[in-house]
Amino acid sequence: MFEEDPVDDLPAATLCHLVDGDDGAAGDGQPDGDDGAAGDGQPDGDDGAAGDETLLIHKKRGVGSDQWVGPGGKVEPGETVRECVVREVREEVGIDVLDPEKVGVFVYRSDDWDAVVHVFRATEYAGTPEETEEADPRWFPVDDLPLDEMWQTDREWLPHVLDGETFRGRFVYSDAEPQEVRIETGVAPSL
Ligand SMILES: Nc1ncnc2c1[nH]c(=O)n2[C@H]1C[C@H](O)[C@@H](COP(=O)(O)OP(=O)(O)OP(=O)(O)O)O1
Repeated sequence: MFEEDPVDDLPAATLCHLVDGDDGAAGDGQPDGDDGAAGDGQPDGDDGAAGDETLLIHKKRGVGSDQWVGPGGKVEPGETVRECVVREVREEVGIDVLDPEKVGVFVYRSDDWDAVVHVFRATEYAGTPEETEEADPRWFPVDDLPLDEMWQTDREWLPHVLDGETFRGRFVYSDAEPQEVRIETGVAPSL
């Protein structure tokens, strides 16, 4: 999968996909949103009809800005990828993810930025997502994601991650369009 990539030399980055189940608990003692609509800053889930929701951010700056993405960012020197994802989620939306589990990894090559991106899934968190300088958070039903406003390749792997599957991928972009896309699901997300 990554034979042609200098994976040891590429910068590392993280993404977090937080999934809230249908028990209304949200893991933090916070009440759920009461109007059934995504976008109230709280996960829905009281009736289970809409199924799980996931937290995305409308990214205000940096790689992937103006798109809906998972919170995350670049790994800092001396930091583990797990420490990075916890820090980035806190910085971008003001919550602490409590159980991040690495479920995927992909190599991203583009005209101006290459990276190994480590993808985490989490279900427990503390706090309430808030807008920051970097991000505007919103809960979306997992079966109604804003796919037209996401990375094209997110459309390929995110449903698997939200479903609890693992994956590895390699995505080559040029002029913001994917030129090469490889994905394997159900494999260990090592690297
Ligand atoms: N192809 C693709 N799909 C989905 N997400 C990403 C990619 N390529 C990527 O690089 N990314 C993600 C991985 C990271 O979460 C971000 C890039 O980091 P960025 O947000 O720019 O880093 P920060 O550390 O938060 O920002 P600065 O401090 O450098 O401004 O994109």
